[in-house]
Amino acid sequence: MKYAIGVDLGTSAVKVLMMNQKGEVVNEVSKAYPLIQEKSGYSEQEPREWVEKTTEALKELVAQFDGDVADIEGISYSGQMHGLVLLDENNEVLRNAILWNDTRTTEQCKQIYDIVGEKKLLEITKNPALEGFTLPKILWVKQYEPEILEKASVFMLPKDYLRYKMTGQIHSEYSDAAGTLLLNVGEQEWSKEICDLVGIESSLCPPLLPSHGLAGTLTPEFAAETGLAESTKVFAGGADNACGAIGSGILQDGKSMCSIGTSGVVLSYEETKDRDFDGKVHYFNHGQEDAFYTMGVTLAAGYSLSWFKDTFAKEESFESLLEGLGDVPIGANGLLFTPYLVGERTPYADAVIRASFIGMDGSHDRIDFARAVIEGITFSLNESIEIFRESGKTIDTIISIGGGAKNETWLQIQADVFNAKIVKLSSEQGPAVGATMLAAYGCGWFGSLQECADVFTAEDVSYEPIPENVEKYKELFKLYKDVYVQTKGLNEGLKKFRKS
Ligand SMILES: Nc1ncnc2c1ncn2[C@@H]1O[C@H](COP(=O)(O)OP(=O)(O)O)[C@@H](O)[C@H]1O
Ligand SMILES: O=C(CO)[C@@H](O)[C@H](O)COP(=O)(O)O
Repeated sequence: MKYAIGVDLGTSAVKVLMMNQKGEVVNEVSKAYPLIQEKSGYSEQEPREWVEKTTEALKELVAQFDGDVADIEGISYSGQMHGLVLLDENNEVLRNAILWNDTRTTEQCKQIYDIVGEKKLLEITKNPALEGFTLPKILWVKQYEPEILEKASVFMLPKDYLRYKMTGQIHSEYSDAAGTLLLNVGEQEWSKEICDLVGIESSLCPPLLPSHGLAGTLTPEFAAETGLAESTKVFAGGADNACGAIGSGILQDGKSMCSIGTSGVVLSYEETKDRDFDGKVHYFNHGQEDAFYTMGVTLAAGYSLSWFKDTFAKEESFESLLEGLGDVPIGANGLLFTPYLVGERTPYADAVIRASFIGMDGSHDRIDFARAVIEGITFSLNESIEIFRESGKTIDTIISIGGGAKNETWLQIQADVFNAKIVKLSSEQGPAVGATMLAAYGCGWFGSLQECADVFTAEDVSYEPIPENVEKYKELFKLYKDVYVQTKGLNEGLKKFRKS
């Protein structure tokens, strides 16, 4: 029996997953790391920490494996998207990575529109200039830390840097490159035109592979440290949402997924590169060859719940925090939450907006707040679903993955708010499963990712929308949408009082 490993380099933790050729999970290990948030709007991590925690996790995975390590044939990756890692000419890290949920770059987004033009940017990259994407981060470093950009010889995305440390080879791949605003998404090549216009060297962009492309094998040092064989094949991998889609079997038109990790994503498969959403949702290359996906993003989805837990119930587990969630009536006894803890992306690209609890009452308990947080996150994701439906897409079944799919009541809330059937798979680790599938496909175990999905993914349970609940949520959703409108001006006024 042969084995493959998927490494999911998430925002809250790295998860390593081993599966066998029959698609059975053999073991999984997870190691957490923190966010560095020095100022309001800033979000960074140390790339060294990703490598250390992945090494520890793989070492543990191998130590617990009772087969022959030479049978672990392939490894691949799923990575948090957009994060900027800059390397000097000796391939040493020049500064902390600036992450996808860092919104310091509003000024640089405006510069991109002024220089490139909104229309051309959309034509080439299929996406608008958003604070979270990589190019605005490069321009921020150019403007505020010019001595660092001068020393940079290449930029990398988070999982690409990890792969480099494991193989000694520098690459990126299409699905993650799509989130940089430097890729010509339709042509699948770096856009020299955009590099020239914004004044960055195109040599900063790493060579590109397809997601299942072979990037190399493990370095002798990495193999020795983890106990893996040097001959283990390492495949490029994909953006976490592309991998989440692969791991959920979103490999054909008409399939949709909701992922609640640190961020929240509603994603839909696209067969072609030319559907027009006018930049309202992201349009990226899939990890499946020559395919695409569109998605809307809530910046602080699972993060809103983990912020709430860390602030008000630090010592407790999510299970204990959410005990009794299903006993609180729809609408959390009159409490509404908007999850704008770090600003928002879809449908409002707004770095200034912040979260609110509306309707606090002396009778509210902690569990009412927890229910309001969960409902607010779900309403926010529903705004992306609304965009898809308004564009003519039918969304009646959604695969739900990520940490948020661990709670049954939340899954029913998703069904009722989205007014769609929610399917939970046997593993909620969609991105890690997708990464493992890329290794399995890369190793030649299957003729296509779809054939692999038929073996590696299985439905566990499904949740149908309850008509009476759907009606109540429709009424609440209208109120929820009004909170953004009503609090936008207040947050602009409060901005100068934030941590800076
Ligand atoms: N038992 C649980 N019930 C509900 N939500 C949970 C539970 N465990 C974790 N979560 C949510 O899942 C999030 C982490 O999901 P995960 O997919 O691991 O994130 P990431 O890939 O961003 O690291 C947490 O922020 C938390 O909100
Ligand atoms: O910015 C995006 C997508 O555009 C995020 O979805 C990141 O890719 C981080 O994902 P998680 O850590 O929440 O899975």
